[in-house]
Amino acid sequence: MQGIWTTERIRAAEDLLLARTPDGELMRRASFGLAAEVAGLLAENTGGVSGRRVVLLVGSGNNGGDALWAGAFLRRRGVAVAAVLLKPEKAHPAGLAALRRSGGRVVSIADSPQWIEKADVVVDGIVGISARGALRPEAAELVARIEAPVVAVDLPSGVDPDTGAVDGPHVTAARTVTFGALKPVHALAPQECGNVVLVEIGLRPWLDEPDLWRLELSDIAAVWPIPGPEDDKYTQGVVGIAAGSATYPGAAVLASGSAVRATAGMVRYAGHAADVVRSRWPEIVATGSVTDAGRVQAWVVGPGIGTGGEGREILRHILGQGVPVCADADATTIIAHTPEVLDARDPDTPLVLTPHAGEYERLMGRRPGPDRVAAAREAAKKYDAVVLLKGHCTVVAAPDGRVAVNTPRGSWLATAGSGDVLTGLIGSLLASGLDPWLAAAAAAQVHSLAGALAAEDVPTSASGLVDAIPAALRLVRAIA
Ligand SMILES: NC(=O)C1=CN([C@@H]2O[C@H](COP(=O)(O)OP(=O)(O)OC[C@H]3O[C@@H](n4cnc5c(N)ncnc54)[C@H](O)[C@@H]3O)[C@@H](O)[C@H]2O)[C@@H](O)CC1
Ligand SMILES: Nc1ncnc2c1ncn2[C@@H]1O[C@H](COP(=O)(O)OP(=O)(O)O)[C@@H](O)[C@H]1O
Ligand SMILES: [K+]
Repeated sequence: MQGIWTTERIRAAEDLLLARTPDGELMRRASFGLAAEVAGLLAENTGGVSGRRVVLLVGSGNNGGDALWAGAFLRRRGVAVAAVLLKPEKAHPAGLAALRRSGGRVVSIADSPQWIEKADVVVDGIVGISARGALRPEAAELVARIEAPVVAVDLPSGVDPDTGAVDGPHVTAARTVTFGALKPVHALAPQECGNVVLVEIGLRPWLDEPDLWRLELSDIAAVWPIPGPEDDKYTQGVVGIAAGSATYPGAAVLASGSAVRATAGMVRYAGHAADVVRSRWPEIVATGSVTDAGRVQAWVVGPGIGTGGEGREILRHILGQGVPVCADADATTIIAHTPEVLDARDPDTPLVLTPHAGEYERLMGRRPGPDRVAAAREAAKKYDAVVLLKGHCTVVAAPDGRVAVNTPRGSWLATAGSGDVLTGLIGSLLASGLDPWLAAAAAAQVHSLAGALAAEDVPTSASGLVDAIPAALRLVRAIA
């Protein structure tokens, strides 16, 4: 698992490391790595490094210092470097001196447009982890002129370092070069960061438990249930699906199909779409009602069950079964409107809720807002449940405070029925006995991987996602 630390924690660790390192050493390490990445991008885009033009946008803090030092390193490789100082009187003195010594030039803001327009790469050293809010007007005006690819120093300026939120002018980078450790912006604002490159500066030993996690494919491979010689169809965990209706059988077909594809073992279906489910997935044991569904090790409940009395009774019955439950879609709305259904739940049985922003609002009485990690954590605490907050980046919070972020592979999952597929994946993992937070986080990753594989750069569908689950799992297992 990759750890991600908030800027407060990063700064505290940096202080400890700074106190034990010669003056300027950390910035030298950071900017040397930065310069190498800029040179790499120049070579990729223009076929060379020497003689290429790089413009540095330099703010008033150490982020600008990194950019200036990187400019000095790039001069050694024959790059023409021009620095635009947003606050000349506050530019990092040692960095500025180094750039000047190396033959880099400083251009005024008034002269900067012609330089920016001719640049092969622009380096964004406007602001780093001390940033607050969108770009200020002067910086925003310069950024609006950029046509060349941007390498962001530490993070794209104007994007909130701790939430990834954007609420005004900001930089959109082709590559972000960060130092020492990943920060939340790198997982939560993939669109703005571009490719994220981590340069080691020796910070890791000074950081303890991360604030957020990102699962790697090897983590998923390590926990995804694969049958062993002693297994039979029951021992791997049977998942029950309570979804769909006679009028709307689609949700039932998708959630059930996803569960069939996710793990071996057995899937039971209970509901009004039994005939349709059976005809699409003959391996599923389907009945008309949850009361005669047979034993399962986890339930998925909600997609397409409706939010009326019948849906409520289905949910109440399932919550009382003493097995882990993934409550999705209509089940979320039922819980929001009649929270007393949760009285049926044995407090020790795991519950996973999977709201999108609208369902979150019903559950919590307000939109998730810009800090989606905090929003998911609060809901997890309130409902004593794992909360998977859907969106471009999916955030998975456990009641004990653990949070995983799934950085998407495009936006292919924004297709009708895609949530039903995710639910089926989560249910299968819950039935296998996996920790519910890990189950939800692993399912979210496999979901987006299946989306990317199904799409292959053209739009796909929820059925396409179901069909791509085996390929996604093959890839996960190949990497392990
Ligand atoms: N502390 C360390 O040990 C290291 C720090 N490094 C760099 O230092 C950076 C942090 O430096 P600082 O703490 O000096 O602060 P920053 O460089 O992040 O920003 C400080 C200045 O930016 C201005 N600012 C804030 N929000 C702005 C906005 N929205 N638009 C325009 N300007 C804005 C503020 O007036 C403030 O003076 C890191 O991001 C990283 O790039 C690296 O050199 C690695 C080592
Ligand atoms: N723009 C997007 N980028 C990446 N993933 C997205 C995007 N929009 C939606 N998703 C994902 O697609 C799924 C949609 O689920 P949901 O809203 O329940 O849809 P449905 O009810 O149609 O099944 C969620 O997993 C969500 O995170
Ligand atoms: K920056």
